[in-house]
Amino acid sequence: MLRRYILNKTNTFINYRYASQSMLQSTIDDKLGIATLVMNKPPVNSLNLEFLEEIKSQLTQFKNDKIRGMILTSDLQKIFCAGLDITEFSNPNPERLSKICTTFQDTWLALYLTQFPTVAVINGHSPAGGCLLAMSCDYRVMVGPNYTIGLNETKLGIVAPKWFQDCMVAVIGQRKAEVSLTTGKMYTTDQALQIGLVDESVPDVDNAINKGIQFLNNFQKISPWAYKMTKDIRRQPTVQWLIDNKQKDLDFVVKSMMSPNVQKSIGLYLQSLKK
Ligand SMILES: CCCCCCCC/C=C\CC(=O)SCCNC(=O)CCNC(=O)[C@H](O)C(C)(C)COP(=O)(O)OP(=O)(O)OC[C@H]1O[C@@H](n2cnc3c(N)ncnc32)[C@H](O)[C@@H]1OP(=O)(O)O
Repeated sequence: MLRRYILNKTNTFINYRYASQSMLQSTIDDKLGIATLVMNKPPVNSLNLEFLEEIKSQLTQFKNDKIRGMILTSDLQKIFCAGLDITEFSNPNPERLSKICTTFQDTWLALYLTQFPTVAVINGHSPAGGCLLAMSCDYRVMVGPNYTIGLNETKLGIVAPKWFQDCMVAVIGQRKAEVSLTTGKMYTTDQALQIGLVDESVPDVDNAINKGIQFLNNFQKISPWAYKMTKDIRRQPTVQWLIDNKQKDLDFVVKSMMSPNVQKSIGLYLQSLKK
């Protein structure tokens, strides 16, 4: 639905290539060089192992396609992405849990360090891992006023890994990130705009896509090399810790997820969602 809208709206997506895996649709406008990556995993685009693998593989594909920019959005009503699939954390198989965590680390690195500019069109709620995906893009346009975004991990009784936290610090600064992270605060669109968690707030998805394309058009006159070098210099401190500590990060998450206290919290949180 959204893909069709994008094609009609811009009226320039004539020479486009379209690829659809079941949970992810990608479109490339060959004229503009802009790709759209649309998440479509009902009911809430929760990130399980298979979905993460698809996202990671599509990002690699875009690298080969040499696109000029990318819009990340959702085809679901009211939800951008509900974060990691919590059912994966409830009584997990340690082997699969490790695989999810590693795949998420790699997907994040691929998204955070893309060689092309990226825009998150946040057309619905975006908690936890959904917020991380959005924060990893170069620019965020959020549809308002009724959706929420934030890193709410403490509300589940779990700890957002250092790279989640550092990514938030890079976007909104140390003090605001510390309060947001410790309280697990979810922000409305207007609040998110106010603290700089998103760059623009618009009333509907049509406007959001247009704003995203406008942002990407800024790069028409920017050297891709200068863009990428500048982004790498800015983002290097945030990624370096993860690159140097992947196993340590994984061990901490797996060990804490398996602990009885965390399992109890996750169980209660899942129950509250079902209610
Ligand atoms: C090495 C380290 C790497 C890994 C890092 C691990 C450490 C960090 C850990 C976690 C990060 C996360 O991302 S945890 C996920 C946190 N997400 C949330 O808290 C979102 C919870 N969901 C909601 O708030 C709401 O569902 C919603 C606002 C997203 C949508 O609300 P709505 O009313 O529209 O829909 P429902 O609430 O009725 O939900 C429908 C349906 O979906 C199920 N659901 C929702 N969210 C999730 C989820 N994240 N994972 C799995 N399932 C989810 C919900 O239970 C409903 O199911 P049923 O229809 O069966 O009842």
